[in-house]
Amino acid sequence: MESTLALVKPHAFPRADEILSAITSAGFTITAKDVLSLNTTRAAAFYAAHPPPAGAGASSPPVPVADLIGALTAGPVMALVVSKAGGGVNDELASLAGPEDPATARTAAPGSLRARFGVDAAKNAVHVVAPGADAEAQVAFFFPERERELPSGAAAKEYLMGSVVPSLTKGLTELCRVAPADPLGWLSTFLGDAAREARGGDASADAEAEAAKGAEANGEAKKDKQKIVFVLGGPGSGKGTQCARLVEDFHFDHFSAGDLLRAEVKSGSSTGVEIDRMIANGEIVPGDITISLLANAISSSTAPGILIDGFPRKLDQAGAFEKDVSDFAFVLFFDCPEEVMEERLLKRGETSGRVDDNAESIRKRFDTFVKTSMPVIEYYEAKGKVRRVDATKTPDEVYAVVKGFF
Ligand SMILES: Nc1ncnc2c1ncn2[C@@H]1O[C@H](COP(=O)(O)OP(=O)(O)OP(=O)(O)O)[C@@H](O)[C@H]1O
Ligand SMILES: O=c1ccn([C@@H]2O[C@H](COP(=O)(O)O)[C@@H](O)[C@H]2O)c(=O)[nH]1
Repeated sequence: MESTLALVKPHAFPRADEILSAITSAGFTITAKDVLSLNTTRAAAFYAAHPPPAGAGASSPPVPVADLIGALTAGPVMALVVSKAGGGVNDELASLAGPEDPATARTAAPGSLRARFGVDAAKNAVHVVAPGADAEAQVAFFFPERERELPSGAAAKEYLMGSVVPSLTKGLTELCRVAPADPLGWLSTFLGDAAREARGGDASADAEAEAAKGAEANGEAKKDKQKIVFVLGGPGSGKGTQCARLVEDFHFDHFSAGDLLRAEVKSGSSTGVEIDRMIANGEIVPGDITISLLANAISSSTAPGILIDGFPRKLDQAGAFEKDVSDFAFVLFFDCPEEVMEERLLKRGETSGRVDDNAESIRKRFDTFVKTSMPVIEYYEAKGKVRRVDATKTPDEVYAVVKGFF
């Protein structure tokens, strides 16, 4: 089914029912309909992106765009997606609309929409897409969310079947099994990983080139030889406490994303004030800020392993880190109920001086953790990359399990 756009102009709006009926009687289907009013800026943007036709088929002399804008902004407009099986929907609808000037239409095509409902060359009842113009773009201007049909040609099918469908099917199957709270974010990370894996087999040169490119662009090198572990868990689950022990025993470097952000606040940088506000509200700071702080920190590390504490807190940040900075070995996840974490944080708040160790911020941090950060853990769990630890036990008991993973 091919589709195009039609607009019932304001002066003809009271007769929209008759116009719709003429369109459907001619064998077209209306597949989307919206009533809207356009201001001058939006109408001007439409005609700037899709100039009225000049040359063959255009009215003579051309209608000033200001008059077209005036006609389109005079009242309600009905926007239609008009569809028909087979090709040529545009030309067929243009023919049903008739010549641009209703005066001409009344003699040359008396049954046409413009002959029947038009007033003059600007108030000519309907806007239709001129032959040869980009119907899809005009439809998208008024219906940006509309789902498009997949191209149906054999070449398109072969391309999709070979390059996309196998990974997409795998991703959708896994998505249904895991049912994460943020399905699109989850799927996008899954597909990013699948693309990297697909390239990985025969593309060590590519990977090296990409790493070199990233290193050149960011002044950072991918940490291919060091074991990088993401340390995740709810606020107060004990990530920092356990990382300190691992550093002592294994001489790893420990980079806490939260600490790096708090240092940025302290440095008095221009973004510091906004970061401080976000931390107090338990919000997640934009990934490019956190990732660049982390990339900078780990670029000078020579330790045998790197613990990245409290990051990634969002799926897209996980994907971006893997793409731009480094792969990682696994996620160490501290599993702890909110009541336990709340008690620990309120106690820590008595001395920590942190803007977010208070009852109100803690509630917001828990909320963000459940909604935004748990999907990261669920995602990597489905891929077998999570090492889960019961974090309710004493620090010694927790550590006994933790060190077994290294
Ligand atoms: N297993 C444990 N049992 C009891 N208290 C603990 C345990 N582990 C850590 N704590 C205490 O709980 C508080 C929070 O611990 P910690 O700072 O390590 O958590 P975190 O996960 O890094 O927190 P955040 O994400 O807020 O930075 C600290 O005061 C710490 O001493
Ligand atoms: O990747 C990250 C890590 C942290 N934040 C913000 O910092 C606070 C505190 O983090 P802790 O790990 O508890 O020290 C967190 O609530 C976020 O607001 C972040 O945005 N991104």
